[in-house]
Amino acid sequence: MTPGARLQAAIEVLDRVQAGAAPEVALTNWARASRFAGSKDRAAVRDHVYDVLRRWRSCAALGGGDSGRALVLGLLRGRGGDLSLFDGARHAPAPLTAAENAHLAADPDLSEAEALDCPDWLMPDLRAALGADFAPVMAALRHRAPVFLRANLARTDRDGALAALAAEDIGARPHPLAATAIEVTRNARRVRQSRAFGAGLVELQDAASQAVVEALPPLDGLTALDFCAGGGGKALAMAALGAQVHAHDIAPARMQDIPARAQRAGVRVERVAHPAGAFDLVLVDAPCSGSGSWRRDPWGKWTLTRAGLDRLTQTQAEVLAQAAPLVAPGGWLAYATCSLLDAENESSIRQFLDRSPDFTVQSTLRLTPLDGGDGFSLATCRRKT
Ligand SMILES: C[S@@+](CC[C@H](N)C(=O)[O-])C[C@H]1O[C@@H](n2cnc3c(N)ncnc32)[C@H](O)[C@@H]1O
Repeated sequence: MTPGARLQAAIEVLDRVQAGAAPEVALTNWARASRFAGSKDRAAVRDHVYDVLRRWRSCAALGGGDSGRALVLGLLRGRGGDLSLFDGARHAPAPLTAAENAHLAADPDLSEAEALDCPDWLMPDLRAALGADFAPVMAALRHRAPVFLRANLARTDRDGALAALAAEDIGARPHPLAATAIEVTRNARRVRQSRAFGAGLVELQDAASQAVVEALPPLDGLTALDFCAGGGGKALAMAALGAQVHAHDIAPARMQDIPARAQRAGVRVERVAHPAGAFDLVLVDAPCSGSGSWRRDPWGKWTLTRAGLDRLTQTQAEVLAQAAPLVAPGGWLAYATCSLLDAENESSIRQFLDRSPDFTVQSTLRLTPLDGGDGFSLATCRRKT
C-alpha cells in the first residue's frame, strides 16, 4: 500500500468508529476485508488510527470536523505532515476541497481542552488530581506509550534478559521505574515471536505495573490472592518474586491464559473460583477508568461518562468490601488502579478505611505517565493483628 492508501484505510476505519464500532473491531474488520494489506501496512494503518484516537479533539478542531477524513487531515496538520498525500492517486484520499483548503488556511485557535485532548467534563477532576502536572500529563497522554518488558526473575535477571533480546536484534535498555523493567527501543514488534519471550525470560508488562508489584510488602514466601487477576500480569509478577499466588476474577474467562503464561514463566499461579480463608496479602487491582493508560487505550478517554465513573467507584467499594475479609490478621490489603482520578484512588480508599477500622494505610505510591509508564496508584493497608 502507498502512504496515501494507508491514510485512506485509516479514514475508513475511523468512519466506522465514528459510527459506533469499537476501534479494535473496526480495525479487525478492515484487515479481514483487505487481504492485500501486508503486516507493515496493517501496522501503519493501526498507528494512524491510534494516533487520531489519542488526539481526537485536536484532530477534529484542526481538520474541521469528526469524519474520518477530517480527523486524518487534522492529524497531519497537527504534525506538520504531508497534505499532498491527499491527491486521489492509487487509493489515496481525494484531493482537498475548497472548503477544506479554507479551513486549513485559517488560524486554528484551539481551546486548552482541545489542545490537550481532554474531555471538558473531566478537566476539573484531572486538574484537581494532578495539580501542576495536569497539562504535562495530558500532553504525555497524546503520545504513544513505550513498549516495556518485565525481566522474569524466575528464569533470569535483567542483564540476562537484555542479552537475550540483543542476540535477536531487539533493542532494549533498563528502565528506572522498577528493577525488572526494560524499555524496548527497537524492533518492538518482534518481541512476541522472539525466543526470549517464548522461553519466558521476559513478559510484556508496563513499567508502572511492575513498580506497583515491587512496592508491595516483601513477597517471598507470602500467600497472596490476586482478587481481580484478569489476564494475570500482576499475579505472574508476584509469583516470580516468590509469593504463592492464587488468582481470582469475577469473569473467570479473563484468566484463561494464566496457566500457559505461568508455564512459560516457570511459576505457579492457582486459579480459584471462590476464594476463602486468610491470605497474607490480598491485591485488589480494581476495575477503573483506565485514565492512567489512555496512551494504550485512548478510546476510553472519549467514552467515559460521569455516570460510568460513578458506577466504577461503586464497584471499587464493593470489591474492597469483598476482598478485605480475606486478609489474615496482620496481613496486607493492597488497592491499585491505573487511574489518575482522586475519586478512584484517595477517595475510594478513604471511604473504605472509614468503614473498616481494623485497617490502616501503611504506604502509598502514585505514578503518572511523566514517570515513563502508565499512571498508577497504590495504597497498601495493614490489618490489625
Ligand atoms: C484492572 S483489571 C485487572 C488487571 C490484572 N490484575 C493485570 O495485572 O493484568 C480489573 C479486573 O477486575 C475484574 N473485576 C471486576 N469486578 C470484580 C469483582 N467484583 N470481583 C473480582 N474481580 C472483578 C475484571 O473482570 C478485570 O479483569
